[in-house]
Amino acid sequence: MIEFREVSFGYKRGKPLYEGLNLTLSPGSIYGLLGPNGAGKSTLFRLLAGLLYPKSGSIRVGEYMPENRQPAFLEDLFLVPEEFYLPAVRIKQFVDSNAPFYPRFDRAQMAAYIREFGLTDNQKLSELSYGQKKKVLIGFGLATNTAVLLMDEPTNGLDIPSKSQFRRLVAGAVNENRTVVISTHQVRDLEALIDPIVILAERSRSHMTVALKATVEEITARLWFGLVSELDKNRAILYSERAVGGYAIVAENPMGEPSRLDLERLFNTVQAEPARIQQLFASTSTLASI
Ligand SMILES: Nc1ncnc2c1ncn2[C@@H]1O[C@H](COP(=O)(O)OP(=O)(O)OP(=O)(O)O)[C@@H](O)[C@H]1O
Repeated sequence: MIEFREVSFGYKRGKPLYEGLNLTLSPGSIYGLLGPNGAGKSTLFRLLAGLLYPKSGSIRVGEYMPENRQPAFLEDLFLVPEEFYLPAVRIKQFVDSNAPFYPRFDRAQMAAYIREFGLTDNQKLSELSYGQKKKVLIGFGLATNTAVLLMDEPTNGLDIPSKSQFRRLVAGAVNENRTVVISTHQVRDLEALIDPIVILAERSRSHMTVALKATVEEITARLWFGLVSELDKNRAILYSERAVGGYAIVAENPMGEPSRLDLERLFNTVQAEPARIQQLFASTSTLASI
């Protein structure tokens, strides 16, 4: 279980990024972390990995506090960062030198990922493209079998076939003991993979908050996504945009009408109406206390 309790953090004095942030994440799921540029997704990952410390409040990952950076904690969490540096060594050497830090690292699993991504052990990391390097890191992260796997914008730089490969590999590497959190702007790439969805939005001009944390089922129970020819004033429409033949809307769903979640429109709705979204989801059991 991952728990942020009343966490405050800011890089600069007097300019908080988070204030009193609460968020609980349970094992067995692939969470999607969405938020506008600068919302603090990478910062949240760095706090979770113990690379930054909260100014106040507490963060717990299982029985550990990341800021203590205990070896038993560090060997059970892996972060695939958005920007990274890899040494000029062959893939095999990279695996040989880093795998020992992760007791559950599975070499056969890593070898299968390398093969699947069309790479070979003998290739030098410095001679790979950005997307190929990213594949090595993603494969390594999956093969660590850590209890917590954080991936910051993992599909950036991946070509189209690799994105579906990525979805398949991640889906195959999650189990009831593992918590995977993926931050992304590429919602179309990951629509079929991430559930629950966590969305950060600006609460007031001063800081960011978790405006939504809900499963896809909870979202479609409360919101209706669809196309209408006209904007009906009797319907509680939270978001609309022009589309071929009318409007694509996101509306409140008091009758629980079925519809298909559109993550991009959900994201826009949450940014436009964070307070209403918080109210609408206030009764879900998985609500992030805000
Ligand atoms: N090392 C740093 N020093 C000072 N401010 C920083 C630092 N890193 C990030 N910030 C600021 O903190 C805020 C959150 O940054 P962060 O990178 O966590 O956002 P993000 O949600 O990951 O953004 P993006 O979607 O653009 O990747 C931004 O306003 C950013 O300018």
